[in-house]
Amino acid sequence: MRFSSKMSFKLQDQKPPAPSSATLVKITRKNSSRTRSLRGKNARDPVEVFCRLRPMGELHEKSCVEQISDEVIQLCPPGTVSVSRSANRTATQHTFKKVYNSDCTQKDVFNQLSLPLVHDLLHGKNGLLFAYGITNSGKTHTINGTPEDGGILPRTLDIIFNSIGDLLAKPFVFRPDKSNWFTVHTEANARAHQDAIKKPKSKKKNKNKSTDDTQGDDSSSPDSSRITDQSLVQGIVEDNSYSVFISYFEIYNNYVYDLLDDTSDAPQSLLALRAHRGPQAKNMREDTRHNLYVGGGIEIETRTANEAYALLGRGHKMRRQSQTNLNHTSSRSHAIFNIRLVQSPLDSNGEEVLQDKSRIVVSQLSLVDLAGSERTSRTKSGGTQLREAGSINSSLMVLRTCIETLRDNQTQGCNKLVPYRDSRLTHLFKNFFEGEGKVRMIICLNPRNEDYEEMTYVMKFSELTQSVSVERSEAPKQDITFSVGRRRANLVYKSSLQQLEEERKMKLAEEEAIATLDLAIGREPVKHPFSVALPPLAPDIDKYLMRELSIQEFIKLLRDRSTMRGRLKEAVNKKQTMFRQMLVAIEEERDQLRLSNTKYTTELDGKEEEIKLVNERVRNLQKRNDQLRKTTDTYLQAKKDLELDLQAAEQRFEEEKQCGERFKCVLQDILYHEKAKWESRMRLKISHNEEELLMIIREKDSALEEIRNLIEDEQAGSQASSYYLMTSPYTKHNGIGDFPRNPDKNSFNTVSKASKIPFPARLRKKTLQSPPTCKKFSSRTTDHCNLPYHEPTVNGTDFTQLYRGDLTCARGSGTAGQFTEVDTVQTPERTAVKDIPRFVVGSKPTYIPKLSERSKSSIPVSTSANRLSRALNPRT
Ligand SMILES: Nc1ncnc2c1ncn2[C@@H]1O[C@H](COP(=O)(O)OP(=O)(O)OP(=O)(O)O)[C@@H](O)[C@H]1O
Repeated sequence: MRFSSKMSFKLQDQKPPAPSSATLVKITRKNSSRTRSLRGKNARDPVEVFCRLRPMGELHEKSCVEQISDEVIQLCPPGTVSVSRSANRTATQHTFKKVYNSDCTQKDVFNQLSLPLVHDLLHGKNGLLFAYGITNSGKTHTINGTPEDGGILPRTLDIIFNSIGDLLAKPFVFRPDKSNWFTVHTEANARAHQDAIKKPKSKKKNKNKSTDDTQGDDSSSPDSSRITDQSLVQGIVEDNSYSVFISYFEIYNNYVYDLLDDTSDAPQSLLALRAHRGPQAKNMREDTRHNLYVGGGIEIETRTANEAYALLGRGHKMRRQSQTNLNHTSSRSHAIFNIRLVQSPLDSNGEEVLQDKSRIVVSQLSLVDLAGSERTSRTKSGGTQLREAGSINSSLMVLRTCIETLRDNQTQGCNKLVPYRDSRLTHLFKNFFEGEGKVRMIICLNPRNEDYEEMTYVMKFSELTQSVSVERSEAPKQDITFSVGRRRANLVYKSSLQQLEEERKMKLAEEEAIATLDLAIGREPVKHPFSVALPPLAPDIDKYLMRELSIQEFIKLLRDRSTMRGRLKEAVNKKQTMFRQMLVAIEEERDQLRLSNTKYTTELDGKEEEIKLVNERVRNLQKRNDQLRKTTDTYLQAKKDLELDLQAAEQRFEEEKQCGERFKCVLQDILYHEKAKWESRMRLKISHNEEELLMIIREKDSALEEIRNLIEDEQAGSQASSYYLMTSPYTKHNGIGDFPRNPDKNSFNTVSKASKIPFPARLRKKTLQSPPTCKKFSSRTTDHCNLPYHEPTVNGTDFTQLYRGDLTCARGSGTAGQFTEVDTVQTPERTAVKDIPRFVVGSKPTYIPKLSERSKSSIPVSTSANRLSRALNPRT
């Protein structure tokens, strides 16, 4: 079954369905002016303009159009062909929504250009498509195409009927009324109407025809070579019933003619009149919704795409075409093919169209094949053709003016009157430009050089059109009052009933056959469940005829039977209702599930989209992270380099500092040396002076002593006296050291402060000329001693003191010494004690720095100049 197969196909559809399938559609365009004022707040869409380049005709022809991208073409002025002064002489680029080059197929053009309009039509929205261009540019080819490769129009018809094929209402259920709207009728009424039309083969012409009436007409028979488009639009509201009405007009010399005005069944007299007068022009009318329509135009209900295509062929034959210099079949009129789709919801049982006119939604798609603008100088036309060309050009000019005014009104905020009424063409489509539906345009171009100049005007027009925006039309609102899926539920119910009936019939036949067989073999027939419910009447009739039953009994029996039948019928009806309700519930649930499935699928799609976006973001962040890491590495490297530089600088600074320190030390050394030199010199000088003074004093003392000794000797005779070893006030010895041995006991005295040493008073004091030794020290001839004392210090140097004193012979035995001064000697660091030059009394004094001063510098003693140069240049 075609319906079920399509249903199953639709169930697979994962795309969101139409606004709501479980709805009753209400007309929202009841008050056009009101809705228009409300629509003022709607979003606007620019008029979308597409461009199609037809293939070059002759081989020698050259093209002045270059396709830059999918949206841009470049018009290059031809060098060879002469163009007027006003024409642009530089290459210009023009942008379109999409550019189709000569390789693009009719299907490509249809899918992108017209399919969205078909989708809108099926969802209750209006659409308008213009084919615009100069003569011989391929407009008619784009709209009509060929039977083998249909253009936009045949494909549109195919898709419409593919999509609603099983949802079509019965013929004449919807019928056009006189006010450009539709009435809705029951199926019985529609059938009666159809029969009434068929029967008398009416002489009275009916404006509302169905193609069922025109089946016998050869002209309307579909082209057998036609290749149909098999695709369809998804998401159609299945609980609506649809009807398609076709009308086909042309605007010729600014008059509207009906191309479907069939004169074949007109009376001879009328035909003669028409032949004399020509076809009757139609008037334009405005309905109560302020929509403009062709008054008295024929609108034919079609049930298949082929029927509609046949109408197209029929009308196309009537369209005015003639041969011009530029086109063998040049259209001399604007052709308007209108497809009106009527839809209304089914009743609660999903059985019939709801008998409520206000629930009807009508949408219209108008496909307009404009006559080509032409320069009469090029077409070399005259007479009628000249008039036609003038009319074509002027109507196109009005179209241009209208669009220009619209553009000005929209961009400059002015409120100029748009001259729609100046031409039938613009007047008819006024509402589309004012927000009744989507408007699209395809610009057809013949890219040969000869058409360059006219093409520049076409380009200007296309740019102008693209700058105009049209309010976005809204799909009609739908109120949900009935269950969703009632059409399918009804179909399932009907098919179940049919199936049951067939089964019952089969079982009855089977039962009858078995009963006959039983009778034939003389066996009592077995009662079938069907018979149990309502036993067969025949035996009772037989009984009555055999007079076994009285008439009253038979009547009672019949009454009982009738009552039983009534009860059974009631039970069956109840079951049927329950079954139907169950089916509706199932269908409703299924639809709900489908809706939720669609919702979840949409959500899933959304989530997947989000995931994609997040992944994309993560990728970008990772990239950024990598970049940052690289940057960080670079900075770290730079930091390391800087640290190294800093270290080097610090080292240099340290070296400089050390150099400065050394220089300072050297200077201090020099200062110290100089100071010490001067000090020792001065000290020497002082000691020299002191010695001289001492000598004088000693001489005086010895003279005095001698005098005193003489006096004492004389006075005391041989009485011995004791002397004390006096430590000099400078002496700091602690008892460790080489002190003179007691000459008498041949051992060293441990000298402590105020040690008592016997000293012979007889001995005279003499000055020692050589360094003191124990031997010499013990000698009574010596009168002067040196006592060396040394010890290691903390910093590893040796500290040596040389005590000097005067020796005098004790009066008894031994020598008494009186230390008069001490010399301090310190060796340089790590210098062995043995290496210390012994200080020799009387030798030339050597400068030895003081301990405190030595500790300040570790530089060995050297010549001043040498040391200075070393301190200044440590590397050398
Ligand atoms: N895309 C195309 N591919 C192949 N042939 C094309 C194409 N476009 C146009 N043609 C051919 O160019 C010729 C003129 O095309 P068509 O009649 O459609 O032009 P037009 O614009 O309708 O002209 P006019 O305005 O005079 O009616 C026809 O023979 C048609 O078959």
